[in-house]
Amino acid sequence: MQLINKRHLTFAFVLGFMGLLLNLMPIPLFGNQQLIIGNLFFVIVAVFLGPWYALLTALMCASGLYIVWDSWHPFILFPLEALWLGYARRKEYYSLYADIGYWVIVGMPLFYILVRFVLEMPDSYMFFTTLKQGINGILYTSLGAIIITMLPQRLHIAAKLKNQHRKSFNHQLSYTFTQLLTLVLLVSALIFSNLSINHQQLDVKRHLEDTALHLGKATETYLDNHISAIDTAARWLSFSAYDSEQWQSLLSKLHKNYPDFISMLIANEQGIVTLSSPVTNMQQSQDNAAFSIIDRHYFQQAFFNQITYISPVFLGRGFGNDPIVAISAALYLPQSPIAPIGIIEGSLNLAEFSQIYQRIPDKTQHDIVLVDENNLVIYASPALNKSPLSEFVFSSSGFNYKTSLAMLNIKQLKHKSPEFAYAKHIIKNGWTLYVLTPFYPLVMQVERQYFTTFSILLLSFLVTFALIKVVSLRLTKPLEAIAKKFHNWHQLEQDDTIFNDSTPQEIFTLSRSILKSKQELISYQLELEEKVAHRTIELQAANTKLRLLAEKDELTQLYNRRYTETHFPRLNDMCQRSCAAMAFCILDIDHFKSINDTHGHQAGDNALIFIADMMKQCFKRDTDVISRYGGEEFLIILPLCNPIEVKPHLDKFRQSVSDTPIPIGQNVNIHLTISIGAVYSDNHYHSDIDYWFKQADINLYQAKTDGRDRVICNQLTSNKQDKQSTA
Ligand SMILES: Nc1nc2c(ncn2[C@@H]2O[C@H](COP(=O)(O)OP(=O)(O)OP(=O)(O)O)[C@@H](O)[C@H]2O)c(=O)[nH]1
Repeated sequence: MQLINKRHLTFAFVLGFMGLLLNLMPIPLFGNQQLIIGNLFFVIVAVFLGPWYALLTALMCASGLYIVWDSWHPFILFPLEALWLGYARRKEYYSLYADIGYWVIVGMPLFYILVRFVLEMPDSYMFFTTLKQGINGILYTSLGAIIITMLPQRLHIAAKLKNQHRKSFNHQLSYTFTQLLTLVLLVSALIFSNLSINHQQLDVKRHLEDTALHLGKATETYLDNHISAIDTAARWLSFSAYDSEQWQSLLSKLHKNYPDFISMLIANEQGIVTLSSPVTNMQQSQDNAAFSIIDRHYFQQAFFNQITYISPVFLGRGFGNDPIVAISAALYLPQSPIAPIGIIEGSLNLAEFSQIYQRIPDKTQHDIVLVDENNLVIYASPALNKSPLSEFVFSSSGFNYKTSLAMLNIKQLKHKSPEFAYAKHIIKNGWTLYVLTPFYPLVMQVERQYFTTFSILLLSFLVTFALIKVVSLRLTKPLEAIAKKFHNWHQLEQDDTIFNDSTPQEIFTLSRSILKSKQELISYQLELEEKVAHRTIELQAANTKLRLLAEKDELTQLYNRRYTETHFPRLNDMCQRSCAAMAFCILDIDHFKSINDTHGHQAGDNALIFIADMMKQCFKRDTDVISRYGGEEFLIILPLCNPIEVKPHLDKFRQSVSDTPIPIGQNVNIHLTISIGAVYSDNHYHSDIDYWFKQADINLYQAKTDGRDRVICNQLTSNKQDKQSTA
């Protein structure tokens, strides 16, 4: 047996190559989920050529996925699937049903184990990815199965599909519907899920961007308010001459109006803090006799560059060690608005930025991070656990994901799976506000959506499958019934559970046509039977006639020579078995020629008929055989006879012929004589008629020679010399 068929190997190889190419171009679904179609080629090979060729094709298809996914798990999952399908096909299971079995029993559990224990994939994705894998498998198998169904029969490689059991119409119809249904439902479910997921993601993106913009603006307004408070206070103080008490009172009032400043101060041109709010701050720092802020940015920017300045975040000093953002502006003398005499500064309490966070309607789903121009955290929502002044470290993620969302990781920076989707807003002083939403709930949402969609799909599949069964049975049951009950047609005709109003028109018409044909066939059969019976009678009559013609002499209606010769051995055997005597006699009409010559041939015939009738009357036992042996010569064979009575009986007959006037024409009677040569035996038999004939003929000759009208009869012996004449 040839193990590898070159043609089959080429077929498997070419399809494998096509699968490899198609698998290099997976269709992106949500996130990093992709739909693969190339595997349909090993489904085709499994159905046509069985498991081992399918294994080759599957390995090639898996190579394409290995290149795209950079993971070796396709080399386990899909070759196994190909072997499963190939063996299932050998057992004559439909490939789609077999594949559903594979993914439920082997594929999905195996994939789960691989993902859980071998591959790096976050737990949150497992259920979703596993489900998707199974659905994908069923999708490409149904696609492959449909292609096989649609391929013209001549393209099927028949060699491997030999000895398949014929599937019922019902099964075939159900399977074809199921293939179509599975494909259509899966594709439409995937398309609609994806459209809806994309829509949802756009919503999420828009919402994030809106929130970032809104919160960014709020932050800007918040800062602007405080900047303008410092700015206004600086101008206002610059218009009034320095008066320590008055300024302190003004500073305290201002602080009261802007409680988000953790502290406020006024410093002179040497950077020495002269006034503060709360005043207690100054009293607490009395020990630091000359508390100087000359080295601080906020002093230098406001005093030397004479701008209203907002600082990055930094650790406060002097009045406490809180991380703060300082807002400062220069102070002038009323008469000299060019040369500053000091600064006014307010330190914003970073905790107050939580007010911004409070504005988010859904805090469980959103977090914010506000960083300064140095990427140091000013404020982060509590769940993120980022302390102010710490650097905001994150990594961008989800590069392979099909999504319009920007994504980043904060906790596991090297992980491929994204932790957050985000939008950011850059505030005009160089700060950045990030609005984050965890990615996992989005996955969960998609997972729920997929689960709901496919549950509905499964339900509709089951309902439709049941419907298909009903429709298919409605079509096939009458056909089955027609086929099964063809012989009991009348029973079928009355069976309105099979043929009722729901029976399709074509099948109903077919059933009526078959019924009509059947009735015509029956009547034709009856007619034929009648004709045959008639012909049989005619034939039997003809046969009888033929047999009689073959056995009887036409003129005398005695048996002819052929019959006598054929049946003689049987008569001989019968006598030999019972050791009974048999007599063999030749009867010849004397001078018959002269009758012909004198009265005509017809007269001769009449004489022959008359003599024959006399013979019939005389030798009438069932076992006696009288035949016309030729011309005017007759044979009389008398089995089971009494040897003593043979000659007297023959003599009696001879005498009666001699005494009887024989009518040979109208009013013409003549007298005839006969001569008989006979032999009998009760201990010596011979199945050859010629032997008997010869012995009897000798006696006939003797009778003729001795003057005719006599009987010469003797016992038959093997030796002619032993003969005892009884004449
Ligand atoms: N009418 C008629 N004559 C027949 C038939 N068959 C034979 N014959 C005649 O029977 C005659 C027999 O004549 P032969 O054999 O010379 O014998 P025979 O005249 O009877 O004389 P012997 O036998 O010596 O007494 C012939 O003339 C035949 O033509 C037949 O069927 N019908």
